[in-house]
Amino acid sequence: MQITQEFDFFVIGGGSGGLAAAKQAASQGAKVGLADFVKPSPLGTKWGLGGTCVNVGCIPKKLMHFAALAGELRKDQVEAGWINADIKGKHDWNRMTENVRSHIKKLNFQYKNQLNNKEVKYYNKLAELEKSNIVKLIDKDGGVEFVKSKFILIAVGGRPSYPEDIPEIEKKVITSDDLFWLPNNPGKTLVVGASYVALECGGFLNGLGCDSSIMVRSILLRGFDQEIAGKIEDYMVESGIKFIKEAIPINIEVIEHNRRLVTWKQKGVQHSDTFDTVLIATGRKSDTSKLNLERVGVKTNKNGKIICTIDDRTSVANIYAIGDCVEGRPELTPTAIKCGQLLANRLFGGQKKMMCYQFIPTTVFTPLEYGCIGYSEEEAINKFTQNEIIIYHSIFKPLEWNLLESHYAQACMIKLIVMVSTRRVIGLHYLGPNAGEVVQGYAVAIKLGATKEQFDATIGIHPTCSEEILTLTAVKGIDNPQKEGC
Ligand SMILES: Cc1cc2nc3c(=O)[nH]c(=O)nc-3n(C[C@H](O)[C@H](O)[C@H](O)COP(=O)(O)OP(=O)(O)OC[C@H]3O[C@@H](n4cnc5c(N)ncnc54)[C@H](O)[C@@H]3O)c2cc1C
Ligand SMILES: NC(=O)c1ccc[n+]([C@@H]2O[C@H](COP(=O)([O-])OP(=O)(O)OC[C@H]3O[C@@H](n4cnc5c(N)ncnc54)[C@H](O)[C@@H]3O)[C@@H](O)[C@H]2O)c1
Repeated sequence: MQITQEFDFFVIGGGSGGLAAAKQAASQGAKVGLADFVKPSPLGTKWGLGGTCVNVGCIPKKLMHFAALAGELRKDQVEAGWINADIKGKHDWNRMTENVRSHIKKLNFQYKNQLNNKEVKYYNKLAELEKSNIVKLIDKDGGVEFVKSKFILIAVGGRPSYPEDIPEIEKKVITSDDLFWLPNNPGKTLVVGASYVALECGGFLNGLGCDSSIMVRSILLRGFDQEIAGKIEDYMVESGIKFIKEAIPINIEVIEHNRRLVTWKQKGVQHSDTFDTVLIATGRKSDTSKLNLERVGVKTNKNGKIICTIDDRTSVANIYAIGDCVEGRPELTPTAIKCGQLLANRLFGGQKKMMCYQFIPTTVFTPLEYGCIGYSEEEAINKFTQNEIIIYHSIFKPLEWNLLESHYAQACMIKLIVMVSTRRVIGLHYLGPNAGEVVQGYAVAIKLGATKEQFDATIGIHPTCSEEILTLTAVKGIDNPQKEGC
């Protein structure tokens, strides 16, 4: 075996985590190599450097979410007095996806440049572990080379998983790996799943004019605040989305005109309907099966996720792992990035700082957005007792909506969860416009341990949705305000 290059740090996977780690390690003076290779989805979709977030995740999702909200704005413009705004417009899927793709291609190019500028050697090759310090790199034509590295980082992310039991399901459905690259509007769509991907995609497809149904096996947004999940469902139903609840697909058949006949079981009863597209959004599995992990001794759990210590070490001393491929980590871009940067600083910058997984904010980009940080009401009651926490909330209507006919009054909500003993705010939930923008600021306060009194001592910005946080009522638990200070 001939070694073509030797590195201090070799990164497998050029997504959010891998790129961040590689660039940071190079900034600290390490000699760094990175391999990123995209295996096409079953429908053949393939993309460039940047991983899930850039190519088939956060970026195209947010742009399409925006496109859907922009359509809603067309209706709102009429009530706001715009003349001719009501001219019925049809949405041009091709134009949107062309613009989305062109932005993604720019990002792919920028990432390549950034690696180049940092002198990170980039291999557009599939990597697998040959030994604990040797990586085998395979190019698209099957050419092979071997590189050696003192430290290896696995940051291979994940790919969509499919429900078992439906024969040849991959050939009959699409996943989020395909949706953002579809050449044509998907038409009448059945989305299977009930978490981030299902609700976000079902939401924007409806907003873009597709007849959209969401099939839910049990509950919406497991692990999130369930009162808010219920309000998200209400809002989506109000917007025209159909929910098929307590149901699972049992057969999918491609019939004439390329339509899909879907049969499902709902509370023991069999139903069927035809759809143009079935989007499977039932979770993701980590992309570790072809890395030869077992051979070099890297341990995984039964779902293929790599088992790591808190400082990102795998069961092999010089091999580390971060991001979506690691067991028990939040599958979010900013956590993968932060993890990668901190790891590089520890390995090459003489630093000790570890990733902190407490109080990570997140937003679900449903038609009415939901941002949160900290405990849900259910988690707080589970961890503490009902007597140890107080729940405050406000149900509100954004001022702007008073100009419009189309939105209903009870849709938006802010909820705070406060510890009785310390008055610390341990959970914040916001359902309303621009949730990500609103919650990001509050996340700083919560991370710093702010109390309810410190929230209350802050003056509101009027008129905003965010100021609703200052008009909350205690709905569960006994309110016991402390003296307000500055
Ligand atoms: C539809 C969707 C929307 C999302 N929206 C958001 C959002 O709004 N906000 C948010 O924070 N998160 C979002 N996420 C999650 C986010 O995209 C991921 O958490 C993040 O991309 C994980 O980064 P990563 O570095 O772990 O892996 P990835 O970004 O998946 O990168 C892994 C890379 O490794 C490559 N690779 C795999 N195996 C090999 C190999 N053997 N050799 C070489 N290369 C290999 C892959 O092709 C890929 O390019 C979304 C995810 C999806 C699916
Ligand atoms: N806005 C964001 O930050 C964002 C957006 C999208 C994805 N993500 C990340 O990506 C990860 C993956 O998201 P996801 O929504 O694909 O997966 P998920 O694992 O969060 O949810 C999977 C959903 O599919 C359902 N399900 C699972 N198996 C099923 C089956 N056989 N039949 C019917 N339903 C089934 C589950 O009940 C659940 O509702 C998330 O954990 C999240 O961290 C983040």
